[in-house]
Amino acid sequence: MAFVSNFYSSSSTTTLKSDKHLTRTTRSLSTSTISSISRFFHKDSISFFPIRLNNIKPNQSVAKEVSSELSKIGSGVHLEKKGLEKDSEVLWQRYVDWLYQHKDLGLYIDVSRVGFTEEFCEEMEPRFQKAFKAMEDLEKGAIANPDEGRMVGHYWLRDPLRAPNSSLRLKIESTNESICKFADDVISGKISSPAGRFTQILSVGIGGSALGPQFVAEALAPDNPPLKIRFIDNTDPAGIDHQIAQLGPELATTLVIVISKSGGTPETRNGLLEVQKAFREAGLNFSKQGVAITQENSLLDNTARIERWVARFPMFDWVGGRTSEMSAVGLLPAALQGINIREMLAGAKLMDEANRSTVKNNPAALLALCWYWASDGVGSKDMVVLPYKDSLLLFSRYLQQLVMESLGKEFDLDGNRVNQGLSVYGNKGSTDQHAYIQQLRDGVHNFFVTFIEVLRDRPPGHDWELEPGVTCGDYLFGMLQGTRSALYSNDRESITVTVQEVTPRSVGALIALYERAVGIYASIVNINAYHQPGVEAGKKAAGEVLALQKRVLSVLNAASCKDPVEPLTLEEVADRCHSPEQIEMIYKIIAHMAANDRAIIAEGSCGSPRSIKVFLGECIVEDMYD
Ligand SMILES: O=P(O)(O)OC[C@H]1O[C@H](O)[C@H](O)[C@@H](O)[C@@H]1O
Repeated sequence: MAFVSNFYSSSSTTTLKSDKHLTRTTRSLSTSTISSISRFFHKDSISFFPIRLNNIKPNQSVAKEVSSELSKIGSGVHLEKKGLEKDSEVLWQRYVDWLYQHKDLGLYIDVSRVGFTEEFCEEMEPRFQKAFKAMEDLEKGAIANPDEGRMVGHYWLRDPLRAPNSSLRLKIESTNESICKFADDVISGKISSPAGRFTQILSVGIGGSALGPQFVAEALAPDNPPLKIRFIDNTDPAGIDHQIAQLGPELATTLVIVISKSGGTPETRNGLLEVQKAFREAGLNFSKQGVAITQENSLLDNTARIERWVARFPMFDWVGGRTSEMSAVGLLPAALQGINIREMLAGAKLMDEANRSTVKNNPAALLALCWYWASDGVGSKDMVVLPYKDSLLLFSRYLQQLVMESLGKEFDLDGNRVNQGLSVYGNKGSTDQHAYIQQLRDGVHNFFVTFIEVLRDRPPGHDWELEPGVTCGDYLFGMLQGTRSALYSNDRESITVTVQEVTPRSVGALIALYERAVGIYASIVNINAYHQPGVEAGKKAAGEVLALQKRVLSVLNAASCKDPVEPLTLEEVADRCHSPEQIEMIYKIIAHMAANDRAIIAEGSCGSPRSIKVFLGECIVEDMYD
C-alpha cells in the first residue's frame, strides 16, 4: 500500500504520461516493486506499450496485490490513457515488429494488442526452450503422455516421414491411401448400398470423434457435396430420432460411419444401437451400410469385423481423440464430402514446419506466449474465439475440447496440485456483437479475444457494392476492426489470426496451429496435455446411477407383482435397495421414469418428494433387472 501511495505522490499527479515517465518516477523504487507496478499498470490499467525496465519478472501474486491495493484507493486515482496519436504510432511499430506471416499459407498473426513486454519474452525464453525440446522429443516418439504410457503422434499423420519407425509410417500412408480410394469408390458408385449410390453420411461419435468432422464439414463442405453429412453426437433419444427422421427414405442410401477410438463409449454405442434399430424397422441390412473407425480389436472393431460391415479404418493408439482430425476420423468424412484432404494435410504439415522455429517466428509459440501473458499462466482469463466468417462457426467449439481437455488439469507433471486450464468460448462475428460483446467491452474483464479474420469475402466475380464503395464483406471487415479497436481502447487484449480464404489448406493449418500451441503451452506450464483423467469421474458416476436404477426397478417390480400391487414410498424403495443414503438419486430416477411412463405415481406428486408412492405399470414375472 505504502509504495503505491508513494508512487503516486512522487509523480505529483495521478496521470501517467509515458513509459519514460513511469521509468523516471520509479527509479528510486526496489526492483521487485518496479516489476510489480510496471506489470500491473502496463497490463491492466494504462496501455500495452512495451516498458523497458530491467529485471521485470512476471509476478502474479504481487501484481494482484497491487491491483487490489489500487482498487482500495478507488476513485482517488484516475489514470489517463495515452493520447490516441501517440498510441497509434507506437502501436503501429509494435504491429510491424511482431507481425507473423506465413507466406505459403497466406496466414498472419497479429499479437500487437497483447501487452507482453520484451522483458517478459526474455523471462519466458527458458520455458520455451524446454517446451521446444519436449516437442522435439515428442515428434521423435518419446512417451509424451506418461500417465497413459503413450507416444503422441498426431504430427506424423501429415508428415509420415517423421514417424519414429517405418512400420508406423507405412500404417499412416496405407490408411491415407485406403481412405482416398474408399471415398473415390463411394462417390463414383463403385461401392454402393443395396438401394443404390450412397447419398448421405450419418456420423455417430462424440467428443474428439465428432467435433473435428463437424467443424470441417461446416467450414469446407461444398454447397452440393457428393454425400451430405449428419451427426449423432449424443445419447439424446429425441436428437437421434430427429436425425433419422430427417434422413427419411434416404436411410436406404446412408453410409453410417461409427467413430470411436476406444470403441466402447456409451453415447456412441447407444447411437449405433438406435440407428441399427431404425435400419431393422426400415427392413434394411445395417452391415451393408456401416463403416467403423476405431482402434484395432476394440469392441466396435470386432463387431464390425464379425458383422462384415462395408469397411473398417484404424485409429491409432498414439493419436488422441481431440487431435485426430488428420486421422481417418476427420479425413474419411471429409473425403466423402468432396473435400481435398491432401490439401488439409499439406496445410497442417506446412504449419508444423513453421512451428519448429524460435518464438518470434513460431506462430504456435506466439499464441502460447500470448495465452500465458493474458491469463497469467494460470487461466485467469478466458479465451474468446471470434471467427468473422460463418463457415468457421464451429471452430471455437472444436477448440473448446482441444484446449480445455488438454489444459484443464488438476496436477502438474511433478504431482503438484495446480488446477490449470484455459476456458474457451465464442461463436462468430459479427453475430456475437449483438449478443455478449457489450459485456466484453464494458463489463467484467475476465477474457482476451482471438479474432479469426478471413480476407477473401466471397469467391471472385460475385461481389457487388450494396452502397457506393462498400460491399457486404466490407461491413464484416469493419465490424471486426471496430470491435478490435473498441476492446483495445478499454484495455481488452486481443490476438488476430488472418487467413486469405477458408480452404482445406488454411483449415488444416489452423488445426495444426492450435494443436501445437496447446502442446507448447502445456509444456510451459508443466502439465500433461494428452490425458483426460477428469472425464472418467463423470462416466463412472453415470455407470453407478444406471446400476442403482436397475436395483430400483427390481425392487419396484417385486412390489408391483404383488396382489394387490404395493405402491412404495421413496424411503421404502431406498431401504429395499439397501441404499438409504441414495434417496435423492432414487427420487430422481423415479421422477425420470414417471415422466417417461415407465413408473406410475400412485399417490402424491414429484413436486413434494416425501408424498410419493410409486409402482410399475406392469409386473415382469422373471425379474430381468437383477
Ligand atoms: O473416440 P472415443 O473413444 O469414443 O472417445 C470420445 C471422447 O471420449 C471422452 O470423452 C474423451 O474425454 C474424449 O477425449 C474423447 O474424444
